[in-house]
Amino acid sequence: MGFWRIRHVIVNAMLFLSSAVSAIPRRTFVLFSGLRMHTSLKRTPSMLSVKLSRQLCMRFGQNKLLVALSSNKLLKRGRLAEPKAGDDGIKKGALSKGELNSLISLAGPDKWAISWGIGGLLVSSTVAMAVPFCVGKVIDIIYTNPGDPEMLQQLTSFVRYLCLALAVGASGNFIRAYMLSTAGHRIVKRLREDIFGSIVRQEIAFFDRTKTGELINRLSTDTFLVGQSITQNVSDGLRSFTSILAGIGMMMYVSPHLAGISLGVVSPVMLLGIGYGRFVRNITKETQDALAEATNVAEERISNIRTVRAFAQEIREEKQYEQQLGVALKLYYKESLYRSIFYAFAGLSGNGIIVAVLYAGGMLTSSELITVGQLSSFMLYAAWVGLAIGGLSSFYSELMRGIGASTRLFEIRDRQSHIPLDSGIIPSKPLLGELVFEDVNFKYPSREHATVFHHMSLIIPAGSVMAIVGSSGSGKSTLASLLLRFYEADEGRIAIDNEDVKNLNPSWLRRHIGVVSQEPILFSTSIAENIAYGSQTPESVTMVDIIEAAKQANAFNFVTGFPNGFDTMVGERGLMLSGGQRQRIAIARAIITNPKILILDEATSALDAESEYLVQEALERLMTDRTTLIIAHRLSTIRSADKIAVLESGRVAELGTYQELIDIPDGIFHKLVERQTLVEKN
Ligand SMILES: Nc1ncnc2c1ncn2[C@@H]1O[C@H](COP(=O)(O)OP(=O)(O)OP(=O)(O)O)[C@@H](O)[C@H]1O
Repeated sequence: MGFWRIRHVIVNAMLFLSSAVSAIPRRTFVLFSGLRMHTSLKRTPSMLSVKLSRQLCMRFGQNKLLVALSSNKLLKRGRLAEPKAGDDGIKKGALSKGELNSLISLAGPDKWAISWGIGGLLVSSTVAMAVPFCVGKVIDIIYTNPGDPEMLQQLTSFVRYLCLALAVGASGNFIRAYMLSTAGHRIVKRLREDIFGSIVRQEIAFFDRTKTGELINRLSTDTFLVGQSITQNVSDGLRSFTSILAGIGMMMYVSPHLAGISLGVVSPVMLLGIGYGRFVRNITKETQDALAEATNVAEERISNIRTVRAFAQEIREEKQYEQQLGVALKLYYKESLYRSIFYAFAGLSGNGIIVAVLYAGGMLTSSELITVGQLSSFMLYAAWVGLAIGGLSSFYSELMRGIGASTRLFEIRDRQSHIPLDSGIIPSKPLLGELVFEDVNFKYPSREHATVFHHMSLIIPAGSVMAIVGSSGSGKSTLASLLLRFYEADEGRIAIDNEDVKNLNPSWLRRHIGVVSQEPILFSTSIAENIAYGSQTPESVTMVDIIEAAKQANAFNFVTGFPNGFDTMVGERGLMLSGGQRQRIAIARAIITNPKILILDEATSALDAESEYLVQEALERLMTDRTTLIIAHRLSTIRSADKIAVLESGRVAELGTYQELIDIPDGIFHKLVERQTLVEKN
């Protein structure tokens, strides 16, 4: 009889295990495939991430333009904290209270959806937990009075209730999955908005130090990991946790003796799980950094594919990317190794419980201390708890992975810009445009040992045209950057209408300075949208304004010559237009801005004679009644400037009209012109 009963217990256990196997393939895939990246790609809707990444590359690659044009939409968010110098953001050890609070606060706006999800989870877990108990009851009903008609009736009504309970459990599962998954997507969206909002508000020096690819990786991969860890993983973890608690409770209820044996096997696995979770958290930061480096290489090379092609460096770039991915892969190997050891151990312990329970349970059953039904229930609970422990440790490591990703994310989100966009005064008087540089000293923050300006002084009267010349590297573009307050002067004063730019609202300041550069960058949208981008409120710019600006910029004729006119898409960075066409669109964009101060950075030096004529004519129209700073290389183009300032050794070495300067024998300007004339003749 004893053997007969044990045989049935084994059959029941095998039945349960085969039904549980459906949960295994996904886990095994995740565990042993090794590449987390693979998983992320599988989970993220790929087209969406590709689109998002493209947009981000465009925006970050053109951060100077963004800051210069200071679109209002980008000025909404704040709350930035002082950056920590030298901190690599990788904190080892346990989860800090601040990190935990930040994670919880992310979920705050979705608390109701998450509460519903947890409610659904509790319902489905309760039902799931009742199943083994019911199975035990059914077995006992069958074995107590086999063939009895009353037993059949009892069995039918029992199964009916069980089906009802299972339907309720399925509904709970649906609510849990739907609510938590949608809440997760909303959290990722909010997080991405916050991070992007914070990034575009950072000072330009931040972009000098931080690579675009790294920022894109943070925005696309890290945000996804964090969103997952506080919704899906928390949901899985909670389910495992409630299963373990309820399972252990039921095991105690069914057989305290067998429960004691099982828990003796479980405890070391749980301790191992905690240590493993910490390891995963630290290694995640390292792998994310390695991935960010690889993304950076890919982003830079793909966006400069023309240069790569021109130098026939495709194979070398391929190798470099491969090398960067190799670094990430090594870390994944390390993680996979520890992961596999952990799961092998956890699996062995789970099976160990089953064997121990089978053996001890068999003994108890043959001594008739417990029934076959009770042993079956216990077996199912034990297997259930074993699986849940596996789930809990997986949850813990996934949570730690999310926290690892969140550390750097929060650092970017909370970073305080050194030049906050929403500080400073907005003058009430109309701007005249007088510019004063007084005893300015400046070094780039990323190159502390190289002085660019040393007691540099220059006055540019309102409405005048000042050309800035000097040898390469003398600081012409830097002068414009300081005026735009891309960087802060170390000492001295830069004033507009006698007001120090440090006191002015940076966005207001930049809205009053128009920039047309040698290589103007356009966004990959239509010509009309690119022109309207110059306005503070691009959506309110009418087609009439756009056409008028295009006419003034000598762009109307070529734009209307395109089949789609102003709706023509300009391609990434405007590369589907010629250099001269891009210049004229950029001029139209500056006209829409209607700035009081203009910076023309080598605006005509890359053009042929015909384009130069059209651009020059448009520029002259644009310069009327505005203070203009021309950063010039080709000295012949600045004859008509009111004054020319010659930069050398970090200061203005010569100042005067073209004629005055050319008349200084042995003067710097005189020599520059002589040298250039010689080059042009040759
Ligand atoms: N973002 C930066 N970070 C660090 N150093 C910089 C940065 N931009 C420019 N520099 C350095 O500052 C100095 C002045 O550069 P700037 O671009 O102002 O010269 P420029 O006169 O405009 O040169 P060019 O005529 O060749 O364009 C150079 O030595 C340059 O290497």
